[in-house]
Amino acid sequence: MAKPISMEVWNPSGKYRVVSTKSMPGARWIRLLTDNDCRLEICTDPKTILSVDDILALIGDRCDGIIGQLTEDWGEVLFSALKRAGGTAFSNMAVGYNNVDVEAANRNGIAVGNTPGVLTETTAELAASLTLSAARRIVEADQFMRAGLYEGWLPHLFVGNLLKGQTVGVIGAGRIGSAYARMMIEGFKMNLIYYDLYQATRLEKFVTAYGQFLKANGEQPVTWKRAATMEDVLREADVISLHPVLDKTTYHLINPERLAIMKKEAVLVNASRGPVIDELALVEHLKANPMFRVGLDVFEDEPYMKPGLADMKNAVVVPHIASASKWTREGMATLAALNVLACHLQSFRGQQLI
Ligand SMILES: NC(=O)C1=CN([C@@H]2O[C@H](COP(=O)(O)OP(=O)(O)OC[C@H]3O[C@@H](n4cnc5c(N)ncnc54)[C@H](O)[C@@H]3O)[C@@H](O)[C@H]2O)C=CC1
Ligand SMILES: O=C(O)C(=O)CO
Repeated sequence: MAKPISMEVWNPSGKYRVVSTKSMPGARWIRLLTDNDCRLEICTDPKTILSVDDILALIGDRCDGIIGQLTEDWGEVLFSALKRAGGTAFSNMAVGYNNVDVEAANRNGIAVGNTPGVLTETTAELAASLTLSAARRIVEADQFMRAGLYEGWLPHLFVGNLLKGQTVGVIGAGRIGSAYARMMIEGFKMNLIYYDLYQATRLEKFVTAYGQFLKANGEQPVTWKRAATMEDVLREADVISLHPVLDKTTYHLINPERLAIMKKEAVLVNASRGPVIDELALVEHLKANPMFRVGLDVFEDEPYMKPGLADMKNAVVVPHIASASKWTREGMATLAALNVLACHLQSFRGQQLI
C-alpha cells in the first residue's frame, strides 16, 4: 500500500470520518459535514490524479463516507476497501459517473451519488462558447493578432460560419443537451434536429412556442425535428454538439464512417466525455477537411491529446472546464457532501441538512 498522504483535518473530534480526495470550492460543503458530527479529512497532496493505491491509503482502516473525483477509478478494489473500513457512501463530484463501477458499489453495499443539475447551464454555456469560437475562428484570430500579423482589414480574413438560420444538431438531449439547444435556438435562431433514446418533450414544446412567437413578430420561425437515427443529425446539421452519457452505446459514437457523412464545413462540439469521439479518426478528418471545425472540452485519454490534435488550427481545445463556474463548482461540492450525509449517516434522520 502507498504511504499515507497529506491531509487537512476539520472537526477532529467528529464521530464520523468522511474523506474528500480533493479540496473543493466554497465553505458550505465543509460546514454541512462538520455541523453534522463529521471529522472531515481533505487530501492536500499536490498530485493531480490520485491512484487507486493513494485512495486506499486515504480510506485506511476506518472511513464512513468519501467524496471522489471523475479522474479516479472507483471499482471493486476501492469499494471493497471502503466496505471493510465501515463505509457505506460514496459521492462523485460530477454528474458523469463513467469512472464508477456501480455494480461493484452495489455488491459492497455502498450507495453512490453524483451531482446533476447544478452544472447544466454552466456546461451548456461552455458548449455554446466552443461553438462560437470554432464557427468564428476566435482562437486562430487571437493568435494571429498576438503574433503581430494583422496588417489591416481584408475581405477573406478569418471568414467563418454564420449560425443564424442554420441547423443545430444535438446528440443526447438530456439536461445539458436541452439547455444548449435552447441557447442556440433562442440566441441565434437556429433550427433544431436532435437524437436521443427518449423524446425531449419540453424542448420540443419550447421550440414550437418560440417559433410561434417569432412568427407573430414577423420573423422566420424556428423549427424542430426528432431524428430517427443519429446519422440523420450528422447529415443535416451545420453544428453538432454531443451531450450523451458515456457508456457502451456511446463509445466512439463519432467514428470515421460518421465523420464522413457530416457536412464538410460543419462544426462539431464535445463537452460530454472524450471517448464519445474516436479522436485519432477526428485528427485525420480535421487534416483532410480544413473547413471542418471542432470545439473540444474533453479528450479520449485525458489529460493527453491524441498525436496531431494540438497542431490543428481548426480545433479549439480547452482542459475539461465546462462546469468551471464558481456557483456550479460550489454547488457540486455541496451536493457531494449532502449525498454522503443523506446516503450514509442515517443518524442524521430528521435533521435539517441544508
Ligand atoms: N465536460 C464537462 O465538464 C461535463 C460533462 N458532462 C457530461 O455530460 C453528460 C450528460 O449530462 P446530463 O445532460 O446532465 O445528463 P442526462 O442524463 O440529463 O442526459 C444524457 C442524455 O443522453 C441520452 N443518451 C444515452 N445514451 C444515448 C445514446 N446511445 N444515444 C443518444 N443519446 C443517449 C440520455 O437518454 C439522456 O437524455 C454526463 O454524463 C457527463 O458525462 C456533464 C457535466 C460537465
Ligand atoms: O460533472 C461532470 O460530469 C464533469 O465532467 C465535471 O464537470
